[in-house]
Amino acid sequence: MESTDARTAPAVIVAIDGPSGTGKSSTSKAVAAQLGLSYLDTGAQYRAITWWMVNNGIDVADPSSVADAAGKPDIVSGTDPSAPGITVDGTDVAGPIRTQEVTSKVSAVSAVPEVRARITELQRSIASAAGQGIVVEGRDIGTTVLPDADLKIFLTASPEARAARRSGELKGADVAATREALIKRDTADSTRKTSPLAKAADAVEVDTSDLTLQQVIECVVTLVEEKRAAK
Ligand SMILES: Nc1ncnc2c1ncn2[C@@H]1O[C@H](COP(=O)(O)OP(=O)(O)O)[C@@H](O)[C@H]1O
Ligand SMILES: Nc1ccn([C@@H]2O[C@H](COP(=O)(O)OP(=O)(O)O)[C@@H](O)[C@H]2O)c(=O)n1
Repeated sequence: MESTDARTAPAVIVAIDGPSGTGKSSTSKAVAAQLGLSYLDTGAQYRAITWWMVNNGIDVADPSSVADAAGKPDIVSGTDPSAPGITVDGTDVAGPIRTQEVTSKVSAVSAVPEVRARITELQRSIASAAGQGIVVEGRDIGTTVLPDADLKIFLTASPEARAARRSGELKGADVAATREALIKRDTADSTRKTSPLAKAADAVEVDTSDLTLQQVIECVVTLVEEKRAAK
């Protein structure tokens, strides 16, 4: 299908949610780039606030300490899908937010309601400022952050497929250990009280276990084109 001209197409808001390793980031970036939309990685924002907590000696196991500090860091997210970038108090943290330490602590920080309120507000203001529209990826975008999104996608994949993808990225990390860590984080994210990882009732579920990344991208691009055509 011919892509609609990004300059004349109506703005479209796309929410892509799902657990770790289902392909949210790769798919969202590619779809946004292909359709001339902005892109927001909300997981990077939760990682950035976690990085700040760790760097500032906040005990992330103590929700009240995390809540008290939640308003302090200034997080700025880039929205260009080819070079998103993220800074905290002016420092580029794109690399440091991907460490094992941040990954193991992010679920505890992101479960704190004050953290979610702060980051959700930031996400809504970024989405409303995106002129051509935006692809926003995360865990609660379709359910809580942007419940009126034009299109909601919920990506899934088997734990085996997700662990194999992630351990490939981590240069051959043990697949079994990666699988256990993923399942632990999914469980924490799905069972927290505030805005858990969940599929919105009106989301389209796509199981990516046996699809190539290119197939997933094509599927989502087609769904966005259909929504745009109907606007
Ligand atoms: N359908 C797919 N098939 C194979 N590998 C994939 C697929 N989708 C994503 N990947 C790879 O899996 C890894 C995790 O994808 P990513 O987009 O970061 O997932 P998420 O954002 O959901 O955690 C990346 O290395 C990516 O290239
Ligand atoms: N909308 C979101 C996005 C991420 N998160 C939290 O941020 C963590 C990191 O998200 P991520 O998208 O970078 O995770 P990966 O895809 O790298 O596994 C998740 O495990 C959640 O704890 C969240 O709570 N809500």
